[in-house]
Amino acid sequence: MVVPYYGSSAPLFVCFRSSPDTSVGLSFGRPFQMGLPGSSIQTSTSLPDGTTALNINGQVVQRMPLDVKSAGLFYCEGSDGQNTTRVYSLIHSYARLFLPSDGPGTKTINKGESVVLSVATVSYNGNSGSYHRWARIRNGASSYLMSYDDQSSITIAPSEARHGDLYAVIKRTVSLSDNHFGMIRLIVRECVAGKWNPPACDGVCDLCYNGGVCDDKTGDCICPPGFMGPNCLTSCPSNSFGWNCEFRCGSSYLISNCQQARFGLPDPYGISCMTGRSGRSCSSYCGALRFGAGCTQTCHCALEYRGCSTYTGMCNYGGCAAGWTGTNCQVPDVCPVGYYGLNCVSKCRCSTNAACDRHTGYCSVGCAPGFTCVSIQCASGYFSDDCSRSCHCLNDAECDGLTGYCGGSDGVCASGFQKDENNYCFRAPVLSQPPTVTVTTSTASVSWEAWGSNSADTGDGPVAAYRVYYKWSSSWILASVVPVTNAPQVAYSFTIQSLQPGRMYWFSVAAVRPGQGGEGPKSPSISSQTLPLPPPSTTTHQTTTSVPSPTVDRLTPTSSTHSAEDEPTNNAQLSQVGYYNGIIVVVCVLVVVIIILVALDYWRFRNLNRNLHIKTTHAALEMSRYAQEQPQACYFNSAFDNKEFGAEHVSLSSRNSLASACTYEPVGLPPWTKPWVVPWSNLRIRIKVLGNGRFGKVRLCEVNRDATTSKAALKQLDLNATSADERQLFMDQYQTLARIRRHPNVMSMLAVCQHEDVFYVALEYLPNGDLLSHLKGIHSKNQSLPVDKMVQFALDIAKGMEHVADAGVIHRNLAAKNIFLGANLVAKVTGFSLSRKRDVYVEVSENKPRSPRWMALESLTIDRYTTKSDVWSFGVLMWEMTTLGKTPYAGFRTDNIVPRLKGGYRLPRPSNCEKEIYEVMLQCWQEDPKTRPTFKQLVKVMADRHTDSPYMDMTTSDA
Ligand SMILES: Nc1ncnc2c1ncn2[C@@H]1O[C@H](COP(=O)(O)OP(=O)(O)OP(=O)(O)O)[C@@H](O)[C@H]1O
Repeated sequence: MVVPYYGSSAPLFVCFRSSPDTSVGLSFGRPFQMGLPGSSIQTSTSLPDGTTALNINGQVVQRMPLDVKSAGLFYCEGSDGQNTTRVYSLIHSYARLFLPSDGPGTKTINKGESVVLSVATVSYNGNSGSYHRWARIRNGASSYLMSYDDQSSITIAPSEARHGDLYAVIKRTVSLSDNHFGMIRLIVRECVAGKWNPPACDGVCDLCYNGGVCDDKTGDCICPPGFMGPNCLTSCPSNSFGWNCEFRCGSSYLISNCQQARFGLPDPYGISCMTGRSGRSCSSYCGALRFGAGCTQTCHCALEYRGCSTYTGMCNYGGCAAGWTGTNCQVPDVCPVGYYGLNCVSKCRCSTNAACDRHTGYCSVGCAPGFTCVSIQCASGYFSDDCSRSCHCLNDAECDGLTGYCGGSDGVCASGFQKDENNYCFRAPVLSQPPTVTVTTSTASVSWEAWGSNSADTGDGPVAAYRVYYKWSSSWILASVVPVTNAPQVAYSFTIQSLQPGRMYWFSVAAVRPGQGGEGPKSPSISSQTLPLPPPSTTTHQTTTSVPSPTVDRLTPTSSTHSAEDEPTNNAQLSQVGYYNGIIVVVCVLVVVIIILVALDYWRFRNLNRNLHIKTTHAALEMSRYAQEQPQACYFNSAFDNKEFGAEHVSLSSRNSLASACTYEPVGLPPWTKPWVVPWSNLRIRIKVLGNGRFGKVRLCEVNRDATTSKAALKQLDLNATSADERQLFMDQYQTLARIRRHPNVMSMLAVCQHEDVFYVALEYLPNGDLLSHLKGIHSKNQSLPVDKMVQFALDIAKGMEHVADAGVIHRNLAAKNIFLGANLVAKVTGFSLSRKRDVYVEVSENKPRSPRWMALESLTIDRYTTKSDVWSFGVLMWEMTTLGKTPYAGFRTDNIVPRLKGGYRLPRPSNCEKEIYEVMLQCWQEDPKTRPTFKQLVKVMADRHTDSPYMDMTTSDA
């Protein structure tokens, strides 16, 4: 890739080695001599004198002199010894009087097409271009095309168009030996549009989106700078480019500004601007409804007046215009003839060039001669040549007839199935039968039938290998991986060596399909004891008849098979009995321990409620002293009826004792607790444990405040048993909650109290648990969440978060698990343990607490958190709701999330999710935080949707 500059700075020529060719050797030069003998332009084919080669950040940079010698056509060539790729760049002299009028200097056409070449006149030193004369430089030989004299725009007929021709425009009064000419390089694909593989040109190109060009030699797409992927469907993060968007522009990078650089890519792509820019110097912005490299692409948005991102083509607001789908609305509802699938990137070759089925690729008219295609219409739910394979798509949607891809459910698999690298939804293959085993003293020959031989075998092939396991204790050992060759066998075997004589072994085999998660469960196991060593012949009391006569012992599975997880022992039956006895003893001991623990726990909490009478503890003495010295430390002063409430705890009547009941030293309560402090006697702790939190059990309790009694969830922190850091963490989140103050959609704090070195926080009791469990509960009952209910939840949460944001708090952990449901399933935001009171928070801690699957891109990459990063998490939370509690990016390892997000990937639209709702999610996942909606806007959107507004308008976006 070449990025040249010209003008006031020395031309800079950078060649980036994009993956996978990061280690190819590079060479630079000019393809042919440009100037004529005696001209001011050097006639050599090497780089101009005075060029310096620099190695900056591993990239080779050629700095050419700021001189007319540096004008012309240059190349950079990468070679690994076998394959060579060349990219070209044009560098115009600063003295040029003409420049290409509509781009940075190349024109690509298909075989059989004509092309229009245009130049604009520019001035230099008071001279301006006029009296045009066109010259064609073919393989270094120039000829003047005088019939085009004085034309700024010429049309080259197909018969004249030759790949690699360089057209130069000079002022008639000067010649090519001067440096005043402008240049355009012509690139002619060797096949007609959409085809590759010259000269036959019988290959169908991959469908290239967003301005990508099909390579006529390979059929692959060459993507414009700013897009990547096999079909150029993925937009790069802003200001990045390269095969995998791996290079960036910016002040600390080699290229300081992507928007003014010109990028050369291999032919037939040529030279272009970065996406979002156009013009010969790549400094013009795209006009309305245009985007992409050179602004050649058209936006297809429902709200046309809102336009789309000039970089990505994604609609600024609202969804796609009718007839278009895809992340940036470039995928047509009706695929071009010859393509099918979700993004129309699968190919079909039907006879008479007919279109095939959008989802399955089925050619109703049969296949084109010489091509295979989906020519059988499988019954719904099946695919493959003989319709023998099942689709496994969500809601039994249609799948691709060749690959099984769930096109009808946007790629979403049925529950219990996972995707392989071809996006086929599969369950790992299961061998239903145990292997058979033949043993000697030290070997075991394990044999099994191929997966699928038995009708009880389940799961999905193809099986690529079998893994043979054995064990003599509880852990399985992998003995071998037996690959399945091109000609699969009906049965397999493997001999395990070096076994111990006379030892009981268990054997099992697992079938493995290619890719991650492809290994099926182990088959039922079979046990077999290796033969004992024959007694030494010198032993006098040995009798040959006492030794089993055969040297091998063949076992039948029926007599000794086990589930693969059966626990073996070292020896035979007797020791197994001992083993099971052992288990029984261990279980009994465990049961007794559990009973004792439960009893202790019960006893402790009964005492907790009673032992306030006993004022002899150190803490109690401390407390009394503190109360005398600082009676004002008890912040609570409202009346309470200790007979009706708290009678179980203690009888208190004096102010001092009231004070002492609610305030304990030496730790003391921080000032922020002041409005919430209640005396200990105002809490009635119930035995019922609501759940287990990070700091211990959360118990049901009743709080008496202001003459009202409320149910509460009581969280507690043992101040002596926790570290300073943990105490801080616990306190911080409730201090944050105190700061946020009450809102119907934020879990409220009812009271705090300290008693016997335990700090208690009573929270509003929310009887319906957390939202994640609620969603999973719906899923487990095979029910669905009505859209209105989902929108109601989203509205509640958005309102709560609007309030949180208004209080200046960044939540940092917004997820369904941190939403609790009150009476009537009102959703309330909670889980403020990571929250911060700042406009922008940059995490500096080494041990960052993280939920990466919910985090915004900038939080993941530069640890930056804002309310807009909470908005991203809100989008993920909406996705959790529409999937009924699925784990986001479940198919990715955590460390793969960032690269995928950077590459433009976003959680897919769940099949049952309305387009408008998904659009809201996509808005929340905009890479640029400024373009994400605010919570205020989200409240409006949800409220509108809730009252059945016809579409979700997300009016203005703030900065
Ligand atoms: N307000 C409440 N109403 C009812 N049950 C609750 C409430 N708060 C907590 N619980 C129960 O206690 C369990 C643990 O609570 P929670 O998840 O808040 O603890 P945690 O892990 O300490 O959270 P955090 O670190 O966010 O404070 C919950 O799963 C739930 O069952």
